[in-house]
Amino acid sequence: MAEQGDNSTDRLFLGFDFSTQQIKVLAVNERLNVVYEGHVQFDTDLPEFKTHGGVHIHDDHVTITTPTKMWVQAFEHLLEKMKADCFPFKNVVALSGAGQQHGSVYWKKGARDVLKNCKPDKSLFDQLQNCFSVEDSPVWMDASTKKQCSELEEKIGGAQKLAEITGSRAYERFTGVQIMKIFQTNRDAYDNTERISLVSSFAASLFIGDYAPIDHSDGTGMNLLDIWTRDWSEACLEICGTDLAAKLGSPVHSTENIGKISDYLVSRYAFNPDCIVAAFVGDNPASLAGLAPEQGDVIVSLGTSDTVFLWLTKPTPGLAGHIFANPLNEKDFMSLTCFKNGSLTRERIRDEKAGGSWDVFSEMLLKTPAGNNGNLGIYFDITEIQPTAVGVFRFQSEGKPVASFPPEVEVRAVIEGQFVARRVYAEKVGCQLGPKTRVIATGGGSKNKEILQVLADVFNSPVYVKDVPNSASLGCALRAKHTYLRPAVPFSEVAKDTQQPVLVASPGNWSGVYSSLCARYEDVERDISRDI
Ligand SMILES: Nc1ncnc2c1ncn2[C@@H]1O[C@H](COP(=O)(O)OP(=O)(O)O)[C@@H](O)[C@H]1O
Ligand SMILES: O=C(CO)[C@@H](O)[C@H](O)COP(=O)(O)O
Repeated sequence: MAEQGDNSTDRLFLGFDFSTQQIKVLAVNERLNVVYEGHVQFDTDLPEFKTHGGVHIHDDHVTITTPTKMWVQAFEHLLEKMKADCFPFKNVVALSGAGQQHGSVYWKKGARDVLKNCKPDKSLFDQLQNCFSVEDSPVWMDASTKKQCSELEEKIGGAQKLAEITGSRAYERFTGVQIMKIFQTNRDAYDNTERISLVSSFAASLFIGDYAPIDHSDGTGMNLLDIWTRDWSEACLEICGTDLAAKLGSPVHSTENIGKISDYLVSRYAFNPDCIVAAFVGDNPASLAGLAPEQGDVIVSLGTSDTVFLWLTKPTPGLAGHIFANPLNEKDFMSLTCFKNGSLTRERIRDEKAGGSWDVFSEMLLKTPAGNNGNLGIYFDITEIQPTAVGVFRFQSEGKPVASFPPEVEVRAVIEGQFVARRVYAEKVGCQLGPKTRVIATGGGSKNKEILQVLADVFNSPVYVKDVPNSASLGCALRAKHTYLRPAVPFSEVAKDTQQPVLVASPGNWSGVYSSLCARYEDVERDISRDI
């Protein structure tokens, strides 16, 4: 345990992140020093579930799920690791967490009683064996609900109308259409479900030993919540299933205290019985909290997914990107664009061209110039969100398609192709890059300085990172402290002592090169989307 001059009576705040590939935890003390970090990696720590990148890709290549019980097993595995590290659970006065967005969990009728009455001498995994009416949770990578998206948009009065109500047009990974698919294709399971949770509220349920509410920030990733009233849209609920309001429960603001830690966890891990749990939120909203951006900052998260997001006060929902409820301020919003082909695609190219080493990958990246001598690559290993396209497309400088690139060219092409797309879509949703713009990078990919240099060059803006292992977990630990002190202390006051982001890459003189690459990318994208 990484102690930093703390004494054992210090009050601690815990933040968890149930993300695509792992569960991460981080503890901070009163002074916001990080005093503990840990994680459980699904593929390697729990190989019995046979996931790849935390998921199962089904034979149709569009259905993508995670075994729900694996998350329960991983949760216990992490708490056992913490116990083995002598983590002082008794000092934790508040905790919160985040989950990968959009994924859903289906609790079977009767599951609430089981959850509330778990016996401390047995594992949760054993006791929750029969609690799920759907064993495999659809996750954010799923793209199997094209038909349901069309139905939802048509019945509500069009894509723009849906965006005006819920902040987004219909997206395949959004929870409303995932629920509709289960309602239409697996009616017995739907009828046998008493509660539907998001990954975030599911995780919170494991902590409080009861069904936890969905928070506004993650709720706005469902195409079911009205972004203006922050309550369920009756019209959307009716289209997606029957009796859905009861199955979802009432949504709450992200700073809500949702109850105390369960007796089960108190008995089993010696948690402080007075430890409070703050509502769990989506992982991107949690990162927003962890990075506490200044006005105008653009956040680029390079996790399993790549996302670009910003704090917004006056949103104009449209057909590109999403508007979510802001997790920190009840009146504000955040905009977000998400790309499915992020780290796992970069990893594939690293494995194929750089012998599986990020260091070699970075050395290769430095061997080619900005702009890659006009070579442009688009790598959609799985169906991308924007555009809806799949496949690998390579073009040399005159625009001629080619089947392969030399290894160094391929390495730069994947990074430039991804970052050019991130910039094009950020600008489409109203992000204005100017001389004062700061890009704040986070997620696993932000550990790589050479990759961040390309990000600075493509966005023509300086890139900053915060020296914390995981901004979503940190955001949740800070949010936990905020809820604990509420209403006395505003979030900005709670977060002011966290480390400020530091400059890691300044843009070179490549703005002309990348402006024209962005224009070329848009042309090529139009062509490949037409082919679908
Ligand atoms: N040095 C590095 N350079 C580029 N990518 C990295 C590096 N280290 C880790 N990663 C990538 O980070 C990803 C995990 O990022 P993370 O933000 O933890 O994801 P998630 O929160 O979705 O689980 C891995 O898939 C890995 O490829
Ligand atoms: O779908 C989205 C956001 O809309 C994804 O960003 C998920 O929230 C997964 O997050 P990571 O595990 O990649 O952080």
